[in-house]
Amino acid sequence: MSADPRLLVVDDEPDLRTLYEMTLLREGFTLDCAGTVEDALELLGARRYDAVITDMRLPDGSGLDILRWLEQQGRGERALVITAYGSAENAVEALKAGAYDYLTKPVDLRQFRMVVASALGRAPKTEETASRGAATARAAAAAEPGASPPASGAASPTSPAPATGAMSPSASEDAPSEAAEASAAESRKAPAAKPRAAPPLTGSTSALDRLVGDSAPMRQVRELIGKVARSMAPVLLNGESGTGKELVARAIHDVSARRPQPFVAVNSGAIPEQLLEAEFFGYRKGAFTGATEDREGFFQAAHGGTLFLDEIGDLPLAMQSKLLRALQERSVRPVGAVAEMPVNVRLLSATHKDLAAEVAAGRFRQDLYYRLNVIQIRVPPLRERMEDLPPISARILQRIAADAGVSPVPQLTPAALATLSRYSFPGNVRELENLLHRALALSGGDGIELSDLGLPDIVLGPDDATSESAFGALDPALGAALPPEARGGAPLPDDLAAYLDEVEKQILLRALAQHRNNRTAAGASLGLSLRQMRYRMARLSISVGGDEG
Ligand SMILES: Nc1ncnc2c1ncn2[C@@H]1O[C@H](COP(=O)(O)OP(=O)(O)OP(=O)(O)O)[C@@H](O)[C@H]1O
Repeated sequence: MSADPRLLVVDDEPDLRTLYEMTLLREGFTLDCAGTVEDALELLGARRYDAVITDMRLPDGSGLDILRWLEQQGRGERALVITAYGSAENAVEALKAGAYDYLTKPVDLRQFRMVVASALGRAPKTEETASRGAATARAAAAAEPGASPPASGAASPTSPAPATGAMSPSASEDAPSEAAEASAAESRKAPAAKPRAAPPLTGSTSALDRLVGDSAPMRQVRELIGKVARSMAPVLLNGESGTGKELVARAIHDVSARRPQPFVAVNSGAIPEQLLEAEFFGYRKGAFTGATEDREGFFQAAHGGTLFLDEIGDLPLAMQSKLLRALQERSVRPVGAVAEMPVNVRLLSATHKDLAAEVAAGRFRQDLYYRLNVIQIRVPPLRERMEDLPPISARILQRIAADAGVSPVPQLTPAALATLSRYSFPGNVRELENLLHRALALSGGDGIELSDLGLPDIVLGPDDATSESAFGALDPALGAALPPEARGGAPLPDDLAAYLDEVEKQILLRALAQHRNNRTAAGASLGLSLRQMRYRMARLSISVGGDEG
């Protein structure tokens, strides 16, 4: 970008053009203006700009026409679209069409300056926004146990305030340098964040590098990360627990121009309902008993950067409304404050739930779903990309060994890897991490053996089984298949459906192996028709090569 950014403003109303012009000139930009799509395209054909700001409705077309032209021409201008108030459809359409961001009419000039500055990767000149450094320190300092919010009130929490800090201690530097801030951003976490299996690598390794796997689904995820990183469009990450949704969110942040700014990850499902508002939006000193200092919330902490709301499907309806308002207004009101404060935050969210079904069931607001789900990225379960298992395992072992000071890095033996690749990993990559942690602790030498993995017996075939099945003595066919949990005395599974799926899957896989992947023969050996066999294989994501029966 040039030192003196040049902008193109497209609006057919002369008064509005003048207003935008005056605002932007004060910010030190050079401007060109157009009143129609045709004039805009002529100007764009003649020169390049740093950003284009366009109204959605124009006399000879729509702002989307300009977006499409920019896209077709492979142009680098960031586009901001101004839409009619309350027209979420237009905003979503613009973001999908490649707009960097949108603004709604009547345009709030403070917001306008902020959004334009954000598109150009700089701070607004004529306005001070939240002073993050000091506020972040306050946040950590105010995070003392025992603070209590007010007893009642529509906008106030009704019981004890956060018992733990809003962020990890690393967020408490008073005036962090850019580098320190970038690495602090790595580890900022909601208090109630679930314990994670392994800490991230050092701040210098980007999350995209840490996202291992070259399978087709992961290549697609990586491609989407690159695309969505260029805009402010909200992204909803969908996938089972432990698949890497947070890692993908971090990667989007790392690839975007927001990388030097904070990445704040919040586990929405783990925050007590009565504390949500104070945690999200912060509070003012004196807002409730024990609020001895102002404290910023997640939105202020993520100002300029990215806010990642994990388990968004767990937010109660009342909080969903407040979140929607914050997104629409781009400002938040801390508990106990009179005024709203503008926030410049890119929102990413994640869920393992089917949010559309939650909407249908009345548990999730449709308008919020619509706003969050502008772009959806599905992070596939590990069992759908088993070719990624060896490189992911190798990377995890490398990291665990480095943390534990173990050298050389132990490798999985071929037998251990082969057995692991038959497992369906209901807990996905996190389960693999836990398993390898345990295995590394148990293994004595350079190689991790099958016996170090501590896999459930159901994964081990008859050749792998380390102990003889007691059930097998009664009925060899059943005994080979039935795990200890199915017999008396052993601990019960905590998810029966997933457990039975695993049992079924292992049986189908063994039958297929015995019949050289012939589905008809394998099915017949189990008393199933080809149709039934196909159905079960599809349900359990089992695929075998070839098209034969
Ligand atoms: N492709 C991958 N390569 C290497 N490590 C990965 C990969 N995917 C996930 N991980 C690691 O697995 C662990 C779980 O990932 P992450 O927390 O991102 O999952 P999640 O989908 O957000 O889980 P949850 O829904 O339970 O919050 C993390 O330690 C992460 O670094």
